Amino acid sequence: MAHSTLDRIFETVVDRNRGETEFHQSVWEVFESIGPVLDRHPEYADRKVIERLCEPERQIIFRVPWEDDNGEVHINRGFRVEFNSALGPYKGGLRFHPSVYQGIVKFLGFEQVFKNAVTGLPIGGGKGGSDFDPKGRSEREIMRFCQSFMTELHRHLGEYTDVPAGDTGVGGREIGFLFGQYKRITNRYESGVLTGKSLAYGGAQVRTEATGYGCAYFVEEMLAVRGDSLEGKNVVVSGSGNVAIYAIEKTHQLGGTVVACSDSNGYVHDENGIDVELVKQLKEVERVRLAEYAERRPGAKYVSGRSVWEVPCQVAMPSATQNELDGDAAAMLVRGGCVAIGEGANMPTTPEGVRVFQEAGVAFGPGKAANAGGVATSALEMQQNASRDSWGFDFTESRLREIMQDVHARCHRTAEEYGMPGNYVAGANIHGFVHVADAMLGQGLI
Ligand SMILES: NC(=O)C1=CN([C@@H]2O[C@H](COP(=O)(O)OP(=O)(O)OC[C@H]3O[C@@H](n4cnc5c(N)ncnc54)[C@H](O)[C@@H]3O)[C@@H](O)[C@H]2O)C=CC1
Ligand SMILES: O=C(O)CCC(=O)C(=O)O
Repeated sequence: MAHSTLDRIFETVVDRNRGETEFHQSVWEVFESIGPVLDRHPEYADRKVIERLCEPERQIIFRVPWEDDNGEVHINRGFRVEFNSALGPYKGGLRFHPSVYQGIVKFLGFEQVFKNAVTGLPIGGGKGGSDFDPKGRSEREIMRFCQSFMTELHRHLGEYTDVPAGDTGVGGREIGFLFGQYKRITNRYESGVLTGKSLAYGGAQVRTEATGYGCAYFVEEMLAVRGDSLEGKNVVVSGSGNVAIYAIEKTHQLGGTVVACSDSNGYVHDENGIDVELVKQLKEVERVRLAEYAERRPGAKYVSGRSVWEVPCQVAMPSATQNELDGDAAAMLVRGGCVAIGEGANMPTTPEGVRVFQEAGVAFGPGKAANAGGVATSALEMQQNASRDSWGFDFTESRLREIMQDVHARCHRTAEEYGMPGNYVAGANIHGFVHVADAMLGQGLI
């Protein structure tokens, strides 16, 4: 019964959201997990909780006009999808990348609803962004764009309403410009309206590091269940942005060696272990291409135009973008001896890739669980802002570690409870779904 209900709802979702393929993919991935829940809890289907969950509470699309350094006018499109507020204010990042359109924002928002539920913290799910390409833009152009973006978006935000943060193309610098404009327009010093702020004005320790650190912690937990650890393992991390950098840093602290990382043009292979301070210098300070790494680091090579997944490793952390690891790449990793995957990015593995890993018995940590440390630490930032407090690094990091241990335990326990031991995809989807569905049922027909 549950399966035919889900098939029918899925057809409607595809029909109502035509062309939004990433959104369809993320919805189907959840539907593949929740059949057994509907068998146990017919009330969710009776009250159409699934149909309601697939329809965002609010979707905002707006024009973002801005002027470049030569005085030329550009018009981008801005998005915010306020997906679900059953557990708290909409919470989720903003992505600035030319590929952004409604389908990407919706898939990210949908993922965020479940991820945020799995953290156990009081945050709903949302996501936003723009098709603006920050690559090659001057700092003043970025600032003008952020100011124009916030000039429209501000009316939808608030610490009790909707609290954005960063994502691809949006880091501390952009959050600063957005926060400044929000404050100027509203005449309110509302610290909790954005997270990922600088430590100089209301930011939280560890937020910068949190997603990558959390991903490494999650992998460590999955390995511990199998009597194993990161100690002595060769690791490959895709990407070289915020998530990748701090996944590399924490992996090294936990005794693993990251031998490769990438950008959209190719990858760096460094058998002695990636020098994370050099990657930080290139990506966070100089904002130059990763190919520079091989110019400055003896023994390292940059391989252009090829996939980082061809580098053999025991652990992989895809931390760049959606659908970057397909079935062939997964098979290659399995053949190379890979035993664990931690998804630092959102939906980086294709459905075929996930199947390959699961059939091979690889410990597979989906993004909804493995990269939840970022948004969880954003919730800690909100907590500090609300209480006008500021915690130290070590305390915040220990909270992050506890949260990731709890996320792992919830997913692991739920998968066992539903007869799918070791299946973290099912564990995360089911736990997240039940948590949000119960909150929605309790709040009436909303
Ligand atoms: N920043 C955060 O706190 C969180 C980010 N994520 C996800 O992690 C992923 C990365 O985000 P950030 O590190 O924040 O972004 P970022 O903008 O700092 O870095 C993105 C990285 O991915 C690389 N990249 C982009 N497209 C690529 C492609 N087609 N092939 C290879 N590399 C590519 C870029 O070169 C860059 O190194 C995204 O999927 C994001 O949604 C998930 C949870 C939280
Ligand atoms: O910290 C946040 O609010 C957002 C993090 C995020 O965008 C994500 O978890 O994908």
